[in-house]
Amino acid sequence: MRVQVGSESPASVGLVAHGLTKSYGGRLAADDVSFTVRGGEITGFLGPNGSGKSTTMRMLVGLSRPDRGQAILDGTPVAAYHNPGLRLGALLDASAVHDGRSVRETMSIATQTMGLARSTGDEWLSRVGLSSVARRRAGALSLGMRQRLGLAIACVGSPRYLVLDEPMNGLDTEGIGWVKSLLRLIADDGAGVLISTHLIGEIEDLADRVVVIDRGRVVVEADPRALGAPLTVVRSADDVALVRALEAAGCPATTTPHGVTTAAAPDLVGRVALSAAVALVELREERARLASFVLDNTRGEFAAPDGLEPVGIPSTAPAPAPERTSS
Ligand SMILES: Nc1ncnc2c1ncn2[C@@H]1O[C@H](COP(=O)(O)OP(=O)(O)OP(=O)(O)O)[C@@H](O)[C@H]1O
Repeated sequence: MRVQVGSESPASVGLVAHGLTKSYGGRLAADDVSFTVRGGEITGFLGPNGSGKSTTMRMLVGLSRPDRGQAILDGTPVAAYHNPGLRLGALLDASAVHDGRSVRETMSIATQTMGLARSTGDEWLSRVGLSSVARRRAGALSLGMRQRLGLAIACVGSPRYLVLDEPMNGLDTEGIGWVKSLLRLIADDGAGVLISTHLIGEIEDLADRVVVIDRGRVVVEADPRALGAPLTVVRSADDVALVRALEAAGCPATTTPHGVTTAAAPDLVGRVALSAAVALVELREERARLASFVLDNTRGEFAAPDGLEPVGIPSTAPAPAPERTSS
């Protein structure tokens, strides 16, 4: 069953996956995958390992030919574009750079191919924090630095759409926050961004829409905000007394094996507990609402550390890209 929440009418413009289907050795890796990446939005493409995200993305950017279906970019098949980098930027595999070329040479080739000034490439290297390693061989870069280089190359043509396969891989928390703030800026500027991940927590506070794929099929397409507000989860020295106090304060609460959950905000819960003289052991906002929804609709094999807990990423991203000088 495919679950749709929020608006789902096909867009007249957008990057459209239209019935994309591909099998390898008789096994369907992508099965009739359809969704639209809209300008000005970040679409999170979520799925367990091996669910078909990369297969779909390769078809979407024209790197792999679908058995059936089509990738359509603003009304024209992607395959028909001669220089799609100016409309469609992609980062599919950060390790797919020539190890022997320097960072700057790698960028130069990209800008030449797209007919852009070399200085535009230099600006992007600076923007992603790689200016100081511009002479370094790409082969000597860390995975995180390669991701930055790949991101810069994907963005250098100021494309209308960006397709990014697991761009947070290899980045530290600061780097992830920076990528998220960059993508937000790019989307706010009008571009459509598709970003895949198998880590729900990486995109739940970033994506305007999520498309969840499982065993090659889209199972959920939703606006994450339509999935409900976050819950507060609290553990205390006396959960029974806490629930009683919360309910007396007009905050319905439920006791679960993981503690007490309530829709009331954490600070209110804290104040109620204080006035009821109940000592708190733990108080947190449960950011797993999307996770539970997704897990309910898939095989539940997401790489989350404890089944439901998304990886914690600060919601406010740091501004500048830090320069990394060591690999
Ligand atoms: N070139 C290929 N040859 C054979 N099988 C492939 C190929 N590419 C992908 N597959 C298979 O297709 C299925 C989907 O793989 P895909 O890489 O698209 O998933 P994914 O969701 O991107 O996974 P991950 O998060 O692990 O990268 C898997 O069973 C995979 O083994």
